[in-house]
Amino acid sequence: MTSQSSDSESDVTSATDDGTTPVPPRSPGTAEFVVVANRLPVDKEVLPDGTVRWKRSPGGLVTALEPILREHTGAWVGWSGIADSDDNPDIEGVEIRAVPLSTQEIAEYYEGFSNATLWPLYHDVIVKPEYHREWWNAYVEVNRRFAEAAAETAAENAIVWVQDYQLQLVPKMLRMLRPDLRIGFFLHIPFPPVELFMQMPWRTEIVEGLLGADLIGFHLPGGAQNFLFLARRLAGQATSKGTVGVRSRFGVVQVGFRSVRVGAFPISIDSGELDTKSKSKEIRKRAAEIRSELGDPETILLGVDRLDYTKGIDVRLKALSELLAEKRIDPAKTVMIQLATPSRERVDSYVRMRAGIEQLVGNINGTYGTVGHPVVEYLHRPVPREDLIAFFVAADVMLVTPLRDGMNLVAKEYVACRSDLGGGLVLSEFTGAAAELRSAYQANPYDLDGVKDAIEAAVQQSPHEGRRRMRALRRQVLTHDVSKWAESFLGTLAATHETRASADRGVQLVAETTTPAADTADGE
Ligand SMILES: Nc1ncnc2c1ncn2[C@@H]1O[C@H](COP(=O)(O)OP(=O)(O)O)[C@@H](O)[C@H]1O
Ligand SMILES: O=P(O)(O)OC[C@H]1O[C@H](O[C@H]2O[C@H](CO)[C@@H](O)[C@H](O)[C@H]2O)[C@H](O)[C@@H](O)[C@@H]1O
Repeated sequence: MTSQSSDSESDVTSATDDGTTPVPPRSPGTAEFVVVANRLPVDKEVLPDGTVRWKRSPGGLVTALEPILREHTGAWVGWSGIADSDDNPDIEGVEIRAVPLSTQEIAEYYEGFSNATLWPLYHDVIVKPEYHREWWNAYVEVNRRFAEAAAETAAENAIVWVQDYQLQLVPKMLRMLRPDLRIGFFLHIPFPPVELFMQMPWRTEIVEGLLGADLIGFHLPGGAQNFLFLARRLAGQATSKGTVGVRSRFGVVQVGFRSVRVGAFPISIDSGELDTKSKSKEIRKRAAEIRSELGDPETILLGVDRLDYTKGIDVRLKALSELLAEKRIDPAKTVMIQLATPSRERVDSYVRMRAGIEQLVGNINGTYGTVGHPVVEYLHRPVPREDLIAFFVAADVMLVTPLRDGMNLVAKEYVACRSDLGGGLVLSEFTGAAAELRSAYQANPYDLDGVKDAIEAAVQQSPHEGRRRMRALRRQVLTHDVSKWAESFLGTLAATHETRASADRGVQLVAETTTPAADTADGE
């Protein structure tokens, strides 16, 4: 597949001639607000006896968006998590529109292009991204189907909010089908530095796909800046010059007659709900039971993650192992719990990583555990939400050590659950959350000695120091919840439309001087 050359004068609404042009709906739908995400909020599971069960989908995107859709009532377009299913689960107040994926599409679009090309490329190439033309073709095809489903679901002039790296072509495709819509796009993972993004054989198509939106949101200003540079360089569009702020000082890309806004909107959680739940008698009781079931250790360390190589689970296990070897942590008084949700289990890098982590757990327990008292308790499964809250309440030190993470909601969830001002948070500098949670014990996950020092400091913190830090963390998390995130994004999206003609008139724009066509490349 050859990249399309860019034309700085043309709007992205112009039709493509590569056979991927989406088919317009016969009539618009009825939903005034539509979320379009790779996954539905619930995953379909077919039990051995044939009965169907729907369970909460993994990951922070669903954690964050589920309360928003309850507030806004509308539709959710997404995939059910298994092959060839167009069943729409019943969720009160939400119109569900399932987009079926075949087994081959799951392999090429989801496991392939989304999670073996884009995911590693956007996460600092921790593993090597793979570039395959057939994966790209499947990505284009599936994005087209999502755009068509959204076009059929949205009412006239509706707001459509497209989510994440799996669907970066949808904004442009949807605009071609339904120019009446207000289209927002939010990227939940980091947007990479220019030097890395330039590896992508289909880099121009991706940038142009995103530019179909009216507003493009990132967690951090850095991601927005990276995108603005690329819009100028690859799509040849004029862009604003100044630095992007947090929920302020939005960037602008001029696409023909349209102004596309670019901003930073750090995502969050329903912190009020977690705060309330974590104070309940039942949760307190369960937290006490957890400590007692573990043999009443002096210190409980906790990790909660999808089993993903970006999360740095190996980093914290290696740090623990060295702290034990150096006798800085006493195995008789310490238990580490690692809860790991299975994730992307058919992708090679995930298979390898799981084996590595389970070996580290085995080594630590083999060396420092005693019969009936392993040092590391490892569960490879999701735990029910109420249990998870009890684990947060019970944990003395929360270990969040990703090598790179868009935000990391787990760090915020831990803080929201600590109304007792107990506990300490060890947090990687390379999470989006680190920009807001300054009072955590922050560490560079590539500096093992630094991680060890941070863990030791959190374990040994005085109650006074712990309360001081937790108070500051909670101020941030409780005042910046997920409603604030959605309001700031959707408010900016609404304003983008209303003020399109006037607001951007005063913005100074700069254009790339080299021809963008020189930047096109062929795949593989
Ligand atoms: N083992 C687990 N059991 C239950 N929920 C989990 C588990 N691991 C992670 N989660 C939940 O999944 C979400 C993860 O979000 P986040 O930290 O942003 O990372 P990601 O979206 O990359 O998985 C959080 O809401 C967290 O509570
Ligand atoms: O759908 P999966 O392939 O099972 O993956 C789960 C989700 O993982 C990613 O979550 C990200 O979103 C979080 C909320 O913004 C953020 O805190 C975290 O840093 C990200 O990794 C992914 O972006 C989602 O699309 C997936 O559904």
